[in-house]
Amino acid sequence: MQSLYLTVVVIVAWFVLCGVMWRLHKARQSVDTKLNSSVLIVYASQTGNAQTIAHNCAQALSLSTSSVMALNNVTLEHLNQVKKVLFVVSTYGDGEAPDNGNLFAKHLNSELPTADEKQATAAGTLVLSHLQYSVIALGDSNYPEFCAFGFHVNQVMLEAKAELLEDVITVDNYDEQHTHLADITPKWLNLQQDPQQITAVSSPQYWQLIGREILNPGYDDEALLQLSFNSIGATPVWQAGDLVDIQPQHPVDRVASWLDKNNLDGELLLTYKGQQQSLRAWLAVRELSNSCPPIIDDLLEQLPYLSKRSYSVASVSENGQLQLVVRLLRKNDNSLGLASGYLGHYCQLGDIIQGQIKSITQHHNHQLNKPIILIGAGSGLAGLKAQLAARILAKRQGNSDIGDSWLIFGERNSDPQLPINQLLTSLKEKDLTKLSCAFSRDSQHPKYVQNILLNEQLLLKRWLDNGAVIYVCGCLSGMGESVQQTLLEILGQTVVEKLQQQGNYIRDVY
Ligand SMILES: Cc1cc2nc3c(=O)[nH]c(=O)nc-3n(C[C@H](O)[C@H](O)[C@H](O)COP(=O)(O)O)c2cc1C
Repeated sequence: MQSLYLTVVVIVAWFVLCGVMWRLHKARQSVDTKLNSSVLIVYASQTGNAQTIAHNCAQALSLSTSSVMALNNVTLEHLNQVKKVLFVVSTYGDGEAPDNGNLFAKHLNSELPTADEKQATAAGTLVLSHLQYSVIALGDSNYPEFCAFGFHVNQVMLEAKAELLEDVITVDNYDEQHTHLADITPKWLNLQQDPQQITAVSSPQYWQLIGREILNPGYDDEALLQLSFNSIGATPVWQAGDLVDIQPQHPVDRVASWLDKNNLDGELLLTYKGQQQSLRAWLAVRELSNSCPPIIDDLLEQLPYLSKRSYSVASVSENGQLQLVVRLLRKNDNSLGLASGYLGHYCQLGDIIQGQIKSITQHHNHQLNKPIILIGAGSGLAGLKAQLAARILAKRQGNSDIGDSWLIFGERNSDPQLPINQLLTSLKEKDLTKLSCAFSRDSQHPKYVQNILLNEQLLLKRWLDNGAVIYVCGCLSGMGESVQQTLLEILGQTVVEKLQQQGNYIRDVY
């Protein structure tokens, strides 16, 4: 009798607890979905540009943070609360969505009422006729599918009968330092009228090169370099997952021959936008076109800046130094890639370079207590090292609850004498729970990280069951795409998408 009474009490308590949890869940949901303005700014961004523009627009419009969100987080409930939406979206991969925008259309469609639930003609069709919107599409015209994802978002909205307020605005190679927000935003934002509002551009950051180590000496055509920099002035704050946008420079000889060809004096002092320096210095960071603008005063207006290149940080700011890992690109004609050649060869110890730290929130992993599976190859070591550095720092600061870490890493040659392999061994001894390496150039059977994933799939699943976060860093074509494909094969699409949505599958791939 007593045990029956106890059972009833437990069951009642269980239902009460479930009720409380449900209410709490609902309360949290309604907080998450409640917006504070009639304008919603939505971004899809892989390397932070679109996200920065979205936040700068929100700041200029004095919108609260709840009105800026990643495209994957947007629900029908959000769209039904506002009258205007500004989409700021970049294109990634081969004309595809950035990771935080790739579930957008799928999400909205899955929220639609089915014919059973709603007898309206609109059942099963997305109708957003109450909405007006604009699209700022970021891209790079060197890619065949220029701004394709921006146009795709526009298509989804047009099909849903929303009203496009202005043609899609395409932004080629966005550069925060040199692009004025007012020039790339739709007129209805009214940013043109008050230039004082447009102040969000961060001031340039400068770094002194203090160390450069070749991690694979003897393999000059594919050198992997670890670079260390000290900040000039106050050290900016950054964390694992962040990127630094480096302003590349031409080699000195390249500028000299362009000056010669065009009969120009490199020592000539030119003032541009309030800054005076020699023509030689100005040209080092500009596209050097085949034809020289005829009027010298127009020169700097007409020669665009060289595009910046994003690199994953390999350290955390608490360590004091900014570290990068760079693969020196050697082209068929034996010349070096512009940015990797600048960092890895032409730039000398003691030289000062310009590099802007970009905070990439979707790369941040704050779940240090959970296990982490770090997957990457080559220069991707940078982002993986930064994740480890964050864990080592937290341990040093007294956090004893740090999850296990498994590094699955691909490089070319297994020679144990190579500094890269000694570095991996020392990581294994000090900071890793497990190290799995794949070498692609050693044996008759080249091995890649995706082979390790397949071979170790049972262990991988066990780590994921224990709440592990997957963090991938390195080249998208080849490594990133193959890892994605293999994870889909092993885990299935639903699991991979769920991991991604929960922030448990993070990709810093380029
Ligand atoms: C791996 C990779 C793939 C890209 N693919 C495309 C593309 O297919 N089409 C395009 O217009 N731009 C492409 N881009 C350029 C980006 O859209 C552009 O750099 C943009 O400014 C990035 O914005 P975000 O930082 O908000 O992601 C690609 C960039 C990277 C790194």
